[in-house]
Amino acid sequence: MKPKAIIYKKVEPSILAYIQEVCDVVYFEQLDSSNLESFYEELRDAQGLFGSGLKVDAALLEKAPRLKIVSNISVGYDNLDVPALTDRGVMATNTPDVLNETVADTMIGLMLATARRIPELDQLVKSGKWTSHLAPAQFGVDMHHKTLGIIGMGRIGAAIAKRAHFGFGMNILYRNRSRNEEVENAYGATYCSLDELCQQADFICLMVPLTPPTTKLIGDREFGLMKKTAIFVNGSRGATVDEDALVRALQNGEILAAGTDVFAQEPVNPDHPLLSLPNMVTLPHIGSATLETRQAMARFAAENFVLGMQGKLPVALLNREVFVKA
Ligand SMILES: NC(=O)C1=CN([C@@H]2O[C@H](COP(=O)(O)OP(=O)(O)OC[C@H]3O[C@@H](n4cnc5c(N)ncnc54)[C@H](OP(=O)(O)O)[C@@H]3O)[C@@H](O)[C@H]2O)C=CC1
Ligand SMILES: O=CC(=O)O
Repeated sequence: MKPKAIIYKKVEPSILAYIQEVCDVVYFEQLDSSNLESFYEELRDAQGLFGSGLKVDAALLEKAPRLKIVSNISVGYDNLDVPALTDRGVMATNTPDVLNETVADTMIGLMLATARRIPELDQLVKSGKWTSHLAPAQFGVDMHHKTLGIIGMGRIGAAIAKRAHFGFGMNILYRNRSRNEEVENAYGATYCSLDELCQQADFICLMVPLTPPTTKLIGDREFGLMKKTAIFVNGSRGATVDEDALVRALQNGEILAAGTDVFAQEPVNPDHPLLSLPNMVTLPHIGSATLETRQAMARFAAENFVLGMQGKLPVALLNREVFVKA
């Protein structure tokens, strides 16, 4: 008999078939209030969970006593309580690296869109209000040869630094908890404190994972340190920024403009005050959302999942130490 797996996200037929080769699959294209009870019912004897975004914590694990693996189709895993999974001997996996270049492209696009006011000027043309030459008050600012500060110089941060250095001739500052000498050698990046980065950068890009120390990492104090001409973009998770403080910083002219791909609550409430600010550019969490990259992520997550279901070590195992020792 095959082990039972739950897929709780819409996947391509090839991914479904690949998982079905080794598992009996219960397939929910999405979870909502109409099917949550039956999902919980199925969890009771499920050995694998495959999807993204579901909060998997001790309370959910209580409902899933036979679980062996949770495979996240994302690199960020703030939805997973890894210590709780580890305590129960459940493997947790994610999809690092395959999305680095695509997310970096998105963040460069978001910086350019914000600096050059592309969404606003697109609207000007489409609404028929482009009636004369633009006034200087409608001009954007240059990105090339400016200073970019990257907070979270990891896999994606480094791919952003590569583009900024080679493509735009930017000077790179970065903040991590530990130095990354590879990016210093490859892209001339300079390690500095968070405060120095906020004070010196023209463009600031946030790319940290969401953890307790990074929750509201950027707030009133940090916006207050930034240049009045600074452009701030967030590609990490919405909760890494104090969104109320961002509204204040944009309204009070503490920074010039901001762009974000992520919100503390997603999908964002249409009444959210950030959405009505002219100097704010928004995206609906599409950092990795190209056909090619989403396919690569789903394939990687499925490979992790199948290995785990077969009792083997998945490639991207977040709690690897425990299972290697065991
Ligand atoms: N918008 C989107 O669609 C996407 C968003 N993401 C988000 O991007 C995040 C980063 O992904 P990825 O680059 O693969 O992750 P990495 O783990 O490779 O990089 C994260 C970096 O953040 C640094 N960091 C962690 N904690 C802190 C802290 N407290 N202060 C400063 N720096 C810190 C780490 O360095 P050190 O350990 O030295 O501090 C590390 O260099 C994901 O966790 C996810 O949330 C990812 C993909 C798509
Ligand atoms: O937000 C996306 C991810 O892969 O993390």
